[in-house]
Amino acid sequence: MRRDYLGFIGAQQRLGDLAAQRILRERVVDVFDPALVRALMVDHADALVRWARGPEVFADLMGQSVLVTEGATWQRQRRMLMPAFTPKRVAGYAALMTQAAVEGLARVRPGEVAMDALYSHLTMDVISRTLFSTPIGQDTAAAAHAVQVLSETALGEMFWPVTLPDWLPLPGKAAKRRASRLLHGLLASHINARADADDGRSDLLGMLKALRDETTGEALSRQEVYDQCMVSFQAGHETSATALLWWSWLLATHPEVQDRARAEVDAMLAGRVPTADDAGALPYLSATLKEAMRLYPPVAAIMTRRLTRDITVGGVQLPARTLVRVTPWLLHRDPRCWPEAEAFRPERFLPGAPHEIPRGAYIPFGLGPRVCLGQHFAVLEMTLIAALVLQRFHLSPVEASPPEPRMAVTLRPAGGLRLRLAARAPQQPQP
Ligand code: HEM
Repeated sequence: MRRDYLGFIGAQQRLGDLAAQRILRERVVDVFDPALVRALMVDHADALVRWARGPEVFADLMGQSVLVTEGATWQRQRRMLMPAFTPKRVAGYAALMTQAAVEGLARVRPGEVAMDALYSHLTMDVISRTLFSTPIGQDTAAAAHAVQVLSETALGEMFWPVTLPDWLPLPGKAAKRRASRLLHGLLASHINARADADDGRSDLLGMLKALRDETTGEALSRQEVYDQCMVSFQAGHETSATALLWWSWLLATHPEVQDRARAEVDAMLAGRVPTADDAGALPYLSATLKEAMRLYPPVAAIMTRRLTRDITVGGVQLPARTLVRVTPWLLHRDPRCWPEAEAFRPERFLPGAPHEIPRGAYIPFGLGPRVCLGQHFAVLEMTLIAALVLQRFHLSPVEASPPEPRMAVTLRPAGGLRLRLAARAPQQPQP
């Protein structure tokens, strides 16, 4: 099941839009219809808690962060964190994002390029600068490797009924311990250096320290600040890097789409570095990114919840304690919702597109109250990086066959992705 998890869930689709099965002693229901997904995740959101295996596997890294907590604690944390992630606040990070990308792309040697390493570096640098006002520097390769190790071991451990302690001499545990130590060391060095300072900085760490609950006036505890930083670091770069990887592959193999996106970027920017306002005014480029996340959603599966009480969805009663699974990979490729579902057609996402997208059919950032907190951040970051890439390079494939999608925590191309990057002549910015 772990080896072909998406295929395994897809096979349940023939049982209907609500497919029930027993796995060990658990009753598990897959929800395949977009309207039912909405009914579950939005209308019955108060009857859901996260499936505990995710947080259990990542316990050491996720702490008591907003990704993990439930009930009143989650509500308080989410309420406090929202102002740090509004489109307006996030727009304030655009300059830090483009600085990281411009510097990173300037180091790329045209020719065959390992795109995973490139995007891991860029997105990690973006999150490091926005969290701590500090470039990631030399730490990237080791940190990116640590994130990969954790992502790989995590998916394996999620299929065990319990997490065996990390100190046990089991395969993979030593690598997990090393990776976890490395990430804690990296973050702690930044956070501890500013532990007592009321530095008034406008980076995310400064903002987290300054947040006050509007009802109680309380600040986040020191541990909560640490945990939210760790989650932003973890959740905030691998997902965006993965989305950019698949986007690059799709543009490299659809040169007409690449040319059109680049023409839009050139017409809008005339060679200058994009701002947050520019990013909101590149509809075709945005559509290419949305379509890439449709075909290859970074969080492709394991949006799993446990019911805390009986509910009725689509006329079917689901008893308390049932595990319900929502799988973006399958919703995003359902031919009932998407004409030519397997084809890369960015036009679907252009304003005025003829075919309306059913609500609940497109959920790369999840849906309901636990929708991705960082989605505006991610969209801005990806649009800016994508525009900068197209300004500087032509992308073409090295291999003719598409990379195999492989589920870790995010959906990565198995064996990585190499593309050929040809440098463009620099454009002269218009006065
Ligand atoms: C392309 C990039 C991204 C994608 C596709 C993505 C996707 C998601 C998805 C699907 C969820 C919901 C999971 C579920 O319902 O079980 C989620 C939650 C979350 N994401 Fe993202 N994410 C991205 C980037 C980011 C960034 C940049 C940040 C922070 C800087 C972030 C922070 C979070 C947090 C904190 C949650 C938990 C929210 C809660 O439970 O209340 N994500 N993300």
